[in-house]
Amino acid sequence: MSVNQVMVIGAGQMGAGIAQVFAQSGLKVKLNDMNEEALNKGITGIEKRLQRVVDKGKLTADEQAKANELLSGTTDLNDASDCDLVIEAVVENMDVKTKVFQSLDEITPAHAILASNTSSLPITEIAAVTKRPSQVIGMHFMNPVPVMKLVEIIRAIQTSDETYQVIEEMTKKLNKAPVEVNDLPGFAANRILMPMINEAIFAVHEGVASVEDVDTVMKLGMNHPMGPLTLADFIGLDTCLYIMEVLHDGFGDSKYRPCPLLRQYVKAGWLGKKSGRGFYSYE
Ligand SMILES: CC(=O)CC(=O)SCCNC(=O)CCNC(=O)[C@H](O)C(C)(C)COP(=O)(O)OP(=O)(O)OC[C@H]1O[C@@H](n2cnc3c(N)ncnc32)[C@H](O)[C@@H]1OP(=O)(O)O
Ligand SMILES: NC(=O)C1=CN([C@@H]2O[C@H](COP(=O)(O)OP(=O)(O)OC[C@H]3O[C@@H](n4cnc5c(N)ncnc54)[C@H](OP(=O)(O)O)[C@@H]3O)[C@@H](O)[C@H]2O)C=CC1
Repeated sequence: MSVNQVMVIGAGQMGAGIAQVFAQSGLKVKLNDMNEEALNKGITGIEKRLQRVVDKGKLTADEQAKANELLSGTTDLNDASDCDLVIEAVVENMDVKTKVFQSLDEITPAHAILASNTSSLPITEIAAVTKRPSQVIGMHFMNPVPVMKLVEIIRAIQTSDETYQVIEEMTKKLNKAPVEVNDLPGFAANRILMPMINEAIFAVHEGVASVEDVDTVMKLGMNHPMGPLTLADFIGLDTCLYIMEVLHDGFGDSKYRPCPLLRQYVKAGWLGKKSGRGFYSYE
């Protein structure tokens, strides 16, 4: 199957990054968000980032113009009717995601592949709400999408080999490295990363060290590019909490219990960089 037209649903930090990478790789991509303000913010962000890449001499003005031409925005999900591949990147919530997949199943052509960028939710359950479960797959990009090389490709129990092959080839075309994983809670990336972040929050909660010092330990002691609390703010504390809940519910093991301080921050609306405050302030 050849992929000519792509749609990305959700113009937040991940959706906008994914749409940018598709356009930069020469593919026609529509970015969709039901919220017009979020859509405009996503498109403006992509344009600014492309300009920065040109300023650094890593993209020519012609390539920039081509990428801008290949990218369009829409608030109407019905515009997925001519898409060969749709990647969903809306909020990490099963009810919201399944509603989007049910609508896409009605709107898109029968051959279209429906992928989710979910961080942790079961692809098997998402696939089951569609009439094309063999064409549903996880395509998990890392943040920031234009920089990070990895894409976890998650096979639902129903995913066909053909669907997997199309997504693996597409990942390589985007100049990313695919890793195949099975559909267990948190997949590989977040099963390993998120308990580390949660433990860093417990260390602060229990008074082991300050936010800054926990980050310094991991940056200077383990050579991590960002401390775990800076990274949590960058990912979004709501997303971190959703992922911990999926791990906790999915494995039924108390080692995955979300730290009460993480819950409190999310309840306060302190979601990290995107809301202006998390473990740090971003005024
Ligand atoms: C939650 C999940 O489901 C899965 C996940 O995604 S978990 C999160 C995974 N991501 C990480 O762990 C990120 C860890 N952090 C890092 O790797 C680095 O701190 C970083 C790449 C984000 C920034 O690197 P840095 O060296 O501190 O900063 P900086 O020099 O400004 O940036 C390096 C490059 O990244 C680019 N960059 C930084 N932030 C960016 C962004 N948000 N969008 C696009 N590009 C970005 C910069 O433009 C720069 O590009 P050049 O090399 O072409 O100049
Ligand atoms: N943050 C990260 O580091 C990573 C996140 N992910 C996953 O990517 C997905 C998105 O995360 P992220 O980009 O961080 O989240 P954001 O909160 O930045 O963006 C989500 C966007 O989706 C929009 N949206 C919500 N519901 C719908 C809908 N029904 N139709 C269209 N748009 C909708 C939101 O609009 P509004 O704001 O108006 O609600 C918002 O613009 C999640 O599943 C997350 O787990 C994967 C890898 C890394």
